[in-house]
Amino acid sequence: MLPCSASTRAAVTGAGLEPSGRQPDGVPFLTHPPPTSDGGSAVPARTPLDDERDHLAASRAALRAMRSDVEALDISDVTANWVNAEVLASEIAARIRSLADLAGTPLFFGRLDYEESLDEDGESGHRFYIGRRHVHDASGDPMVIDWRAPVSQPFYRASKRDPLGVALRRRFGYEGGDLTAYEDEHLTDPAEAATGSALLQREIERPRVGPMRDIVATIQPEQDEIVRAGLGGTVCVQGAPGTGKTAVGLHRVAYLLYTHRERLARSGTLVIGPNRSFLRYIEQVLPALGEMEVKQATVDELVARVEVRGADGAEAARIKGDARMAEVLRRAVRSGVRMPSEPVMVVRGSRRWRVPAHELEEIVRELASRDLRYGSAREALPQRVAHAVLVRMEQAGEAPDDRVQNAVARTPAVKAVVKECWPQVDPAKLVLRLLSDADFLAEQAEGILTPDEQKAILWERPPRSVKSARWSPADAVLVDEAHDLVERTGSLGHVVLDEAQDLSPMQYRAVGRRCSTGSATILGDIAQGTTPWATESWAAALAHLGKGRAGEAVIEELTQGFRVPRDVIAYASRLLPAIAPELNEATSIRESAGSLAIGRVARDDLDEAVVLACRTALENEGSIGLIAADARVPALAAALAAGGLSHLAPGDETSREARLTLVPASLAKGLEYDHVVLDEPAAVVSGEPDERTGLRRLYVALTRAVSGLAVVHAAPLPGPLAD
Ligand SMILES: Nc1ncnc2c1ncn2[C@@H]1O[C@H](COP(=O)(O)OP(=O)(O)OP(=O)(O)O)[C@@H](O)[C@H]1O
Repeated sequence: MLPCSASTRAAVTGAGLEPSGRQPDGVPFLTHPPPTSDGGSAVPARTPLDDERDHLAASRAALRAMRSDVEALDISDVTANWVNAEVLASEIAARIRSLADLAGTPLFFGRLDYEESLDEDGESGHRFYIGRRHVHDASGDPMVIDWRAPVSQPFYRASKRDPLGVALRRRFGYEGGDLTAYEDEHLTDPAEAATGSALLQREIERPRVGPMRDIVATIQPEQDEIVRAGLGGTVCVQGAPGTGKTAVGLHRVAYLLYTHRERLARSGTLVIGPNRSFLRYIEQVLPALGEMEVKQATVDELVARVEVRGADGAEAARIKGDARMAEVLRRAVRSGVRMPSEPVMVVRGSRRWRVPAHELEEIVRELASRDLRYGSAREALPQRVAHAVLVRMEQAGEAPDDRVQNAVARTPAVKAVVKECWPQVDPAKLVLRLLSDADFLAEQAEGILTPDEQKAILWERPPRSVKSARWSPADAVLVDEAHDLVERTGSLGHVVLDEAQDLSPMQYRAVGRRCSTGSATILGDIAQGTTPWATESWAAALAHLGKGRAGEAVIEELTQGFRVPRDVIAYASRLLPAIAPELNEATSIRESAGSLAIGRVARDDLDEAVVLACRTALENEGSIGLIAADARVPALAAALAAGGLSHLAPGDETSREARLTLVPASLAKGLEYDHVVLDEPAAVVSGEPDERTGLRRLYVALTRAVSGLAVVHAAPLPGPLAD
């Protein structure tokens, strides 16, 4: 049972109520069937749940009224021109959309009764209903409070030890849009025994189908602290598989948008995930929380300034992703800066103005010494030279103004100085040269990369042009860095980076410059790092992100596992000493220990046995994930087809009809399935460039299961699992 500091008890008695749930520890939660339309002859006595349903109906009516009010707005008189009218109309349309009542979810999922103003019956005190959005009645009084409002916070944080003024916390169970149960905790009642929440337990245990859902009704205190952390600082979350990192990151964005709506509307927010199928899996969470405007991208998409058609070997990718490359690029970008060899002579009318070479040199040196982007310095140079000319004009008794300075800056003579001393840099061409021209690379990487490292990143056959080059993902990050050295990358207000452990230092820098004036939420698990350059420490990752200064970021840990059942996580955790010895085994707060089956078959029977395991898994409710080494996927796809089982690809939405997904191990990260069939663990390990990475990939695959895991293998199990 989920540890819960407050006690839980079913507080309702009366006709018509059915104790329909009995959790394994015996805690009942009370349910009431939804009202039927045909009525029936025996009218049951009213129950507290009936009152709650009335409040739900009244809240729905109030929301409809709020929507009608907006729909009825006539803007024809208030807008001065058509542009304003269009902007206002689109804002109104968005507002109307946001006021839609989602039939499948109730408007509220909880209630708080504050202590001070409770009346004698404890029934009608200072009471707030907590829901996904704010709803008010005709006189403006709140009927439902947005879960992100400060007044809602005690719903997530109050405990018996610290009730935060809350006398009663009520959680509602619901089916579709109907309230079907409730569960009370009397936080200030010393007689009430401490126990767990059966509704929360039911939510965690429910079979998974379809995309990821929000957890707004059941956010836990340790998660809530992260969700509501201020916008000013960066939060980095280490958490074992299934501890809710992704869920927390997404709810944090929703919270920040609510709390700093205008600021973030201007600066923007972004969620970064490991691949498109993961992003498809999570894409409905924020819209369900009423947030439609958050962008999502992979790191590769962020830096897509060149077309990626190639791939690096592990060693080349590791070097290209190393933070030392930033210095190599910095030098390379500035390598074309030259000191002027001649004075500049500007002709205006009948007069000639001369600035000597040594003075030009002083200007160039001064610009080079400043912390300016290369492009900004290049723009400043002609103005500085023109200024030197203007000083001379003034000394000669003229009174030139700004227009004269601009005109001088545009003269061919000054332009020639700029061309000679501060040539234009095309970032992609520069990186192309760096990776093609051994002498140029040697010059820029002198004292930074060893000769062997330089050799490892040079292209064997240099491409002719930026277009024809077979850029790798790591090359694209280099081009992005070079681009930023020339021209500052715009910063967003907040960035959420999920599965952050896999990024190279150069990728962290690419993400960091996109939130250089904003903040970030960094989510990950060191044990799930499956790139050869995966980070070993969050402090190092934060430093690469540019958030490593004292007080700029906090590192938090999530410890309660909501996904993986006890027996399965214990099995997967056997790998921890080999893959992340400093991390503790994850805990599981799921009631069921989960089913774990491990079967060995002859090599020739493997595919058939896997298909059979999928068939068996399909006898259960919920989604099924068949996870296999990438190289095994085509054979298994054929075996499934031969066995008459259709399957989906990761990111395709599962439904009650299509529940089996064939998942290459490389795409399993972040996803979850009720039942996982894992094909040949040894192949998952050997599919990676080194053993530790392979075992980490296996750890990811083993921790995708919500209810059960079946491992089918022909080869011996990898080391720690064989014991
Ligand atoms: N407070 C909660 N209440 C109910 N369900 C929760 C809660 N927190 C997390 N979950 C559920 O647990 C599952 C795992 O969550 P999530 O995917 O966010 O974990 P994660 O830490 O990102 O996992 P991984 O490391 O594998 O990427 C999801 O189904 C999520 O909805």
